[in-house]
Amino acid sequence: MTQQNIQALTIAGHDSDGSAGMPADLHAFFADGVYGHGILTAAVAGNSYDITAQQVMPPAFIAEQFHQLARDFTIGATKTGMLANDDVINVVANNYDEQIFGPLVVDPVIITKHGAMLLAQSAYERFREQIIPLATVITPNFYEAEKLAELTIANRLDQLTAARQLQKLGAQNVIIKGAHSDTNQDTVDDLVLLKNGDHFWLSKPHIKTNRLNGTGDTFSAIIAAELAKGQDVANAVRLAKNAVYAAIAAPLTVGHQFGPINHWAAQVELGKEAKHNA
Ligand SMILES: Nc1ncnc2c1ncn2[C@@H]1O[C@H](COP(=O)(O)OP(=O)(O)O)[C@@H](O)[C@H]1O
Ligand SMILES: Cc1ncc(COP(=O)(O)OP(=O)(O)O)c(N)n1
Repeated sequence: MTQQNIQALTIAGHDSDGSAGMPADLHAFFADGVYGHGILTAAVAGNSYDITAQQVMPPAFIAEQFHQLARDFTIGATKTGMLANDDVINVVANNYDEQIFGPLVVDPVIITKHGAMLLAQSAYERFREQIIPLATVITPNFYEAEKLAELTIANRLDQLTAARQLQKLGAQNVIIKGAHSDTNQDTVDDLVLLKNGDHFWLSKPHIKTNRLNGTGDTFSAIIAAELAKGQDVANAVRLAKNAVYAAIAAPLTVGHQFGPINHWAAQVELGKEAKHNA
């Protein structure tokens, strides 16, 4: 029997420590039963303590990766991660085509948990103009939402106002993740604003741990994987939230400081959900 091979694509940077960026996206695609392709935008040198160096890929090389994938594969959905600077944003915006690469989940990677800046501040405007309008779903954390919406977020109402602002900039569905709002919080409340204007909150207990590297990447990659399978946005986000929670709750002892999350635990959770929904 031939298996139906659903495919998704990540356009992202490689992180040498394996916890975040493209490695996390590909782990997440695998955990969700989707075959993963990757267009490399950049690479960072780092470990669980720090990121010490970055290299951005030449735009022509990024364009060539798009051309080669487009010639061969049937891709159901795509996500973006580290886009680094104006040149990368430009080449991604010029080469992404929804007809070929499916709906786009934009994870606006700006700063890592170690404090490394992965998007130049000078590129925020181009990101707003060229990337946000392509987004079927955008998944900023608090910090990223504040920067892109140019607002301060102090409470749930501000979170909703920022989400509406991102919709005005052209993103269809907006999720503003709540993990950074208050480190003493009991729950992590993510806001989901759908394209029809409805909104709801997804809430889970706040887990106190440093082993959170790759949460945002994994969350957005699972949303993309689920869209590739034909799932609607609201269900894709619910599944991603549950899977990331399971991956944080079962920590791995890899690295000494900002460790990775556990994609095997995410895989088990996604398997349970798939069985339940079958
Ligand atoms: N400490 C935590 N406890 C529970 N859930 C968390 C925690 N940190 C992040 N999450 C969840 O992980 C997902 C990714 O969010 P987040 O870590 O904010 O992304 P980013 O890596 O972009 O900052 C969200 O659903 C968020 O609610
Ligand atoms: C290449 C690369 N891309 C993204 C990240 C993100 O880092 P971090 O914020 O720590 O992780 P997420 O939880 O947002 O996935 C990275 N470190 N490297």
